[in-house]
Amino acid sequence: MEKILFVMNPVSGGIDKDEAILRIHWLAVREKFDFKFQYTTGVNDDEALRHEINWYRPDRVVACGGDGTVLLVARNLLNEDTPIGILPLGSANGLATELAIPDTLPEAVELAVNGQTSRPIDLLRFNQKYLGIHLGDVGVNALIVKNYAKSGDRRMVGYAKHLFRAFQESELMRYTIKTPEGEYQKEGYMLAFANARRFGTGIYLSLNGSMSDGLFEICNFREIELEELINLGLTKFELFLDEEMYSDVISCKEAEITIDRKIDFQIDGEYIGKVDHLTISMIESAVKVIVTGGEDEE
Ligand SMILES: Nc1ncnc2c1ncn2[C@@H]1O[C@H](COP(=O)(O)OP(=O)(O)OP(=O)(O)O)[C@@H](O)[C@H]1O
Repeated sequence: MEKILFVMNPVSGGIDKDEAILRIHWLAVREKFDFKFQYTTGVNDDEALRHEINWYRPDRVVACGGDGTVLLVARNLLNEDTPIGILPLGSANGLATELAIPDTLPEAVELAVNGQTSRPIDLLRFNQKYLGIHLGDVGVNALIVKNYAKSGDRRMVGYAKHLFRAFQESELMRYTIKTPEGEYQKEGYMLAFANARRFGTGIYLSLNGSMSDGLFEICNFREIELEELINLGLTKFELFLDEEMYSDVISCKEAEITIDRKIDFQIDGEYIGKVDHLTISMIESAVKVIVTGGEDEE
């Protein structure tokens, strides 16, 4: 009998998880699989999950939450064959959107439980220490993430509330980007490191890029672009922006960033702290994520 471990973040997105839990129980009866729930607590979740994986030996692990919960599962299944399912139950679910995971609960549970197609996904590694699966950035967005986390309001509207404040507080940064291809001097209000093309809000930050190409995109946000982004972001979250906005993007396998001062840094919605130096590299095909069958990469 197949064993499925559901890693459930009870607080993600401010969403009640009862319906998801009921549906999983109901599917388990219908499909006859064995399952366990592992509830995250926000403290020592890595240790608890590693212990559960070693003990239960699941055939698949389903991350039920936002990007942070997917990353928790991913970093504990690094270079393993065990496929990861995603139940998008976070505030924005940028990664699930990027991977075209269905956004209705019945379909998403069905895919996570029964999906047979998995796709290799690269992970980002920052300063040899922190892993990321979707998006890391320094600057104004990280400041929003910091304030948002402090406020305890986990809904999208909570995120939006912090946009203007962070924008007013943020200052122009100057940075040097070194990649194997060259060295660039830039300035802007934010520098994003993207394994994918969209923010958690659904807003595109680069038009190229894939989560399985061994490359990541460095996107520099200059003032005018940022203002536009924020204005548009406040009116509607699912947007496709003008291609012109993405001219300042570098694709690379590794990079070293030096900033003129210490700036807020976040990875996948987790505030890390202030940094003035970053090394970034990729772990290619680090994990397998269950996606809708027969779909080619966009
Ligand atoms: N029981 C809990 N109580 C408080 N915080 C928790 C708990 N479980 C997990 N967390 C925290 O939740 C964060 C991860 O949240 P996650 O990214 O899954 O959802 P989200 O932030 O609502 O969604 P999104 O990433 O889509 O914006 C981590 O910071 C983790 O420490």
